Amino acid sequence: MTPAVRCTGLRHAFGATVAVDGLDLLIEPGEVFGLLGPNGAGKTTTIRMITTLLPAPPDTIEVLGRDVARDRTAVRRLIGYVPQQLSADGTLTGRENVALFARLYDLPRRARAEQVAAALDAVSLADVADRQAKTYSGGMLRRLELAQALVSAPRLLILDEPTVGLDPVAREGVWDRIEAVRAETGMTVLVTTHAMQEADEHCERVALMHRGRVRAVGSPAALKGALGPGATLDDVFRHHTGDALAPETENGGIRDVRAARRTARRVG
Ligand SMILES: Nc1ncnc2c1ncn2[C@@H]1O[C@H](COP(=O)(O)OP(=O)(O)OP(=O)(O)O)[C@@H](O)[C@H]1O
Repeated sequence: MTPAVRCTGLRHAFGATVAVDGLDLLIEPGEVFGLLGPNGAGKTTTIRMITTLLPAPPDTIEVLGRDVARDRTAVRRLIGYVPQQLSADGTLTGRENVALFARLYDLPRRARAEQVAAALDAVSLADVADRQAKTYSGGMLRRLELAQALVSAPRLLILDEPTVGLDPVAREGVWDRIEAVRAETGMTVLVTTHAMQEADEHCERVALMHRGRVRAVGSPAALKGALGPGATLDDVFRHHTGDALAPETENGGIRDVRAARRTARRVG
């Protein structure tokens, strides 16, 4: 079967900083795959290359059989992307925000209103679709961004830290919707997260990234099992990311709080 994503020897440097350093990754179609790693591991850079937002050399990334460098437009049509940064406009209603993305994806005009309504319904925002997004809670905003990414019926949904800054109930609300759409459409889901418990619960397989490379890959159960009885995914994470964890976690604390506030803040 054609993999949903295949990265081969992927590399990207920002000046002297090597963010991704010979990354190999294979994501099967239809799976929920988690990309885990400490701050600075290279997760976002990898995702930005897969989504075509950063250039990748030919023959290093394939999305559903299409080479990202050679077939950029085709790849963009296959992907839905929820970035870390807020992508909804608070002054527009939920419906207007999703409609904007429907236009951006160039969906046929006749089908647009229906597809926008279906995407809002899929994330349980149909009832509040005509309220301005600035009145939404953090969890509702995240679900709105999910609807924006889903409106084009993507075969691969990519989410960069989708639940950062959300309370447990809102987190579950986001995951519940992702899983419902996945069950209905069979789309592949690629997600980055720092929340190990969430990855354990919701990802069929995870890759642990550290310093630009994949250090371990497998189902949470297999990775925990390999470490010994009673091991948690947190233990697996520590085992594979080792010494760098302490200082980067400290640094990540501030970054995480900032990111959380950005996401959770009501938009004005
Ligand atoms: N635009 C940029 N310019 C320069 N360096 C960058 C840029 N983007 C990322 N980097 C550096 O590349 C490395 C990988 O960053 P990246 O954001 O991909 O990591 P990450 O695993 O997504 O981290 P986080 O969990 O904090 O989002 C880091 O050292 C980072 O400082």
